[in-house]
Amino acid sequence: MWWLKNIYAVDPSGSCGKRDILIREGKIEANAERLSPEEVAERAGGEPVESLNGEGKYLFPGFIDAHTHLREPGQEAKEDIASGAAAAVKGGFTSIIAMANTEPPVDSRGLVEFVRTQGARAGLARVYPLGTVTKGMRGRELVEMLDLKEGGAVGFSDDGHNLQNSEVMRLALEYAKLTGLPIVSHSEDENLACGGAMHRGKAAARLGLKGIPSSAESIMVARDLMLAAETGGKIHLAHISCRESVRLIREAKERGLDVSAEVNPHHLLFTDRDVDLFNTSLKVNPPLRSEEDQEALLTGLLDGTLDMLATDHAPHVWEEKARPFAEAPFGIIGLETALAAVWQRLVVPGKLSPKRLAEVWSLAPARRFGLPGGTLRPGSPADLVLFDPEWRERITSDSLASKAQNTPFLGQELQGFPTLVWVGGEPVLRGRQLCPAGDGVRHR
Ligand SMILES: NC(=O)N[C@@H](CC(=O)O)C(=O)O
Ligand SMILES: [Zn+2]
Repeated sequence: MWWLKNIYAVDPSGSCGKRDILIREGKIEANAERLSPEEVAERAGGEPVESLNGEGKYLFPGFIDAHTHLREPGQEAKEDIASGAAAAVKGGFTSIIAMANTEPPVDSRGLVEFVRTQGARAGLARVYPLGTVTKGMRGRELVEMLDLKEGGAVGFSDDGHNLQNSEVMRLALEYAKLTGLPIVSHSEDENLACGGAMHRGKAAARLGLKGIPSSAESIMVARDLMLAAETGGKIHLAHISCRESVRLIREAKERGLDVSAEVNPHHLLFTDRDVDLFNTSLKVNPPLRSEEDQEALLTGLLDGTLDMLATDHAPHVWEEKARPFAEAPFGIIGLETALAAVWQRLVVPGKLSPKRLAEVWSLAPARRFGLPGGTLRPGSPADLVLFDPEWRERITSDSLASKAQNTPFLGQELQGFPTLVWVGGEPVLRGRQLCPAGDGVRHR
């Protein structure tokens, strides 16, 4: 049993403040303002008690990342499920949702089960697969949604590609209702975006790069919202990057649509003005947009238009990212740096409260995808993060557990990291060292 004493607990499903917390048999046993040694001994029932002074630290429910690309099966040189899950717990994520754009794409029950099994075998973060929407991600024929759900899929997405055929999207929303799971949309008009390497604006003109207009996203957001309204289907909009999309989602929510949306930390922390030709780790899709877009995204995240933060962790091998900017693949890794960077640049300056942080990165994804977590209530699973706001770390190719290095923070020092992470009551990160379960059966 663990006894966390006098720790600042941030409970997005309740209140925040100094607490004593007990962890026992995989669950939160108690959460109280103060516990006496007698009470603790009684609760332990003879079990040894590991006590920890939480002074100066925060306790969060484990962070849940709704958008990670783990690349297994098929592209294990970029990342595999074990390396991605290791990166996750180093960054404070106790659960991650794995995107389905692997090779082959996760379009069958067997592949959904494979991803889950590999996740369980790694014994680190809980790994929840998405299935694709269409067979082979070819955009034509729908997958067997109920079958994939039985295999453990928590939603459906052809992310990486937009569903260009509106009738296929309409049918997907209609059929997904039978499963109760959301369709995760990568909303992008591929004709408008075609050949672009960054946001269409002054910065792109200056660098001589072809731009991707904001309308490439917002046109498809508008379409997806119309189809969600028509079908009553459940939709989650991935990586929202521009002002117009935020406005459309706000309106849709006012009309009561079953819509949720995410924003990625890089869209809150960088703009197209940060892009330079020699830093392909800032090449991402959708692209980093203007300052006005960035402002609208933060406003949207604070007023609830945007429900959650998600990394869109997109690992690539160095050789691909070493190509000229126009030819390098899109994607930024985020699992190991996102929390520290958001903490430093948004929480410390007071733009985002610790409670809102836990709402948008733990509670909201748990609720939307029907996952355990997002709370510090007694009885809930002990997926927890002890966060040290003073811990500093330089991000280097050696420090990263991810196989990839395509992060704009490479070489930089960040402050604010998890120093102890539990999944199901078992520590998976201690100090800053990983401690996987080994037996691989823990989070089945
Ligand atoms: N976001 C990206 O820039 N890349 C993602 C695809 C995606 O999420 O659209 C990838 O799979 O590499
Ligand atoms: Zn995408």
